[in-house]
Amino acid sequence: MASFKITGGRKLKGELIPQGAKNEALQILCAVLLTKEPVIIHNIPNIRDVNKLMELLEDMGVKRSKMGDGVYKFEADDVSFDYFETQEYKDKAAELRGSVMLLGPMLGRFGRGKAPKPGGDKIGRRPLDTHFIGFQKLGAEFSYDAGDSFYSIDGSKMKGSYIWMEEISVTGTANVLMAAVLTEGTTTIYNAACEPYLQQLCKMLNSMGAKISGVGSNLLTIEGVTELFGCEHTMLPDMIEIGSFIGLAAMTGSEITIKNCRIPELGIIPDTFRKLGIEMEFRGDDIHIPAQSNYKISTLIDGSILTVYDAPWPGFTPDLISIILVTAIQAKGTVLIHQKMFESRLFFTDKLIDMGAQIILCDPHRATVIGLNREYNLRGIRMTSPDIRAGVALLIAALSADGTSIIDNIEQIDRGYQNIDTRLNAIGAEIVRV
Ligand SMILES: CC(=O)N[C@H]1[C@@H](OP(=O)(O)OP(=O)(O)OC[C@H]2O[C@@H](n3ccc(=O)[nH]c3=O)[C@H](O)[C@@H]2O)O[C@H](CO)[C@@H](O)[C@@H]1O
Ligand SMILES: C=C(OP(=O)(O)O)C(=O)O
Repeated sequence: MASFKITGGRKLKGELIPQGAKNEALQILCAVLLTKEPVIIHNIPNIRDVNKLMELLEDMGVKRSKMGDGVYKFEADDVSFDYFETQEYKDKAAELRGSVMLLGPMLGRFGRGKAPKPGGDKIGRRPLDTHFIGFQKLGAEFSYDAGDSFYSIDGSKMKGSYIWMEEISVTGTANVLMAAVLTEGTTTIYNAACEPYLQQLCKMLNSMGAKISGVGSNLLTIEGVTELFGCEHTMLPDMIEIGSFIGLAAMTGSEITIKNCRIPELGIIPDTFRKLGIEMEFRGDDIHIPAQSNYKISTLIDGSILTVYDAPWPGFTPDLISIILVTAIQAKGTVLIHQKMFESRLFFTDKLIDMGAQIILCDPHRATVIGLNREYNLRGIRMTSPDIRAGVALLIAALSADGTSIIDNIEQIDRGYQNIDTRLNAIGAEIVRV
């Protein structure tokens, strides 16, 4: 288990370039299985989860060649189905959440699919029912081996159908969509998730020859086609990383410019940080955050306390709730943070309280942050990163704190943030990987 040793209190200054989006990459990489032709993907982040998924693809016979920095060509012309029965596949695929999205393409192209219960953050129950009910509505038959935590699906009799998704699930929508594009007939997915990750996936699939309409809405209509072709796709910058950098700049009182943000794709993320009083300027496609000595949380029009809560897109993404929470610690004022989707994602606040933050954890979903307005600083402590976003929230807290902090289990952070220590050190942070 690796750790970060952080010397807090340094002001950062400079430019940060966001990596390609982790959660988009996981969908897009699964989609390469849908064609035997070459697919070229640009802006692939060099992070643990994505590297593991690329390894898995290679293990199952997908040819991968590096064409440049973050650019790879994939060719799934000879996929080995035997591999899906191996213990190695079960173990490797169980390490990341994104592996579950291999099922949709397998069903669409080969009429059958197998996958273990996926990994990912332990942030509460993470049901997969939406995925399997969606496949069943297409006519697939599914069985679950509880002893082995292994799903097997027979999709040989799939036909386009009307699917009302039980939940607005990001990976669930991607999975059913990828099965439907190569399924005969018309499939309608209502109550679909429409995060930018999914919009990007739809654009990629359409460029491969799929017929998807309603992209960006919660109603997708898919006319099944018999074959998909090669394409070239570029990943969006990671909106969660961009949000994390905005929070980092505010908490550490630093002047940071985040380059090439694709601002129109960020939805309400910038405005949500502005509600905490954080100033930012859009300079072309860059976001400039000036060094701010103070920032004041706004209230609602009637003067009542601001609430920041997560919701499926175009609402505020749950993956930035931990970052908003930590950023509020040094603001002036009070905010109620409501993490509606996941029930175990706010427990890391006990570490922030140990550092000196004024936070009341009301229940597993809600925390009230009473901003310190920089009247005193957090103090460095030793802590463990429980999940990817809490890990980065703790890193931001540690960078703003007096003294030294140690964050253990940084593998969680490495799942989704590319060389975060090196990139932040380049603009003045002091983080040592130990
Ligand atoms: C690899 C990947 O892409 N992971 C993302 C994906 O996970 P993932 O696709 O696994 O998450 P889902 O969108 O399925 O659901 C997230 C959670 O919210 C709950 N839920 C969802 C919709 C709803 O209307 N009501 C509700 O309660 C679900 O039960 C689940 O616990 O989307 C999540 C929600 O944006 C993000 O946090 C994850 O980073
Ligand atoms: C929860 C997350 O990831 P995963 O779904 O891969 O666990 C995340 O990216 O914040």
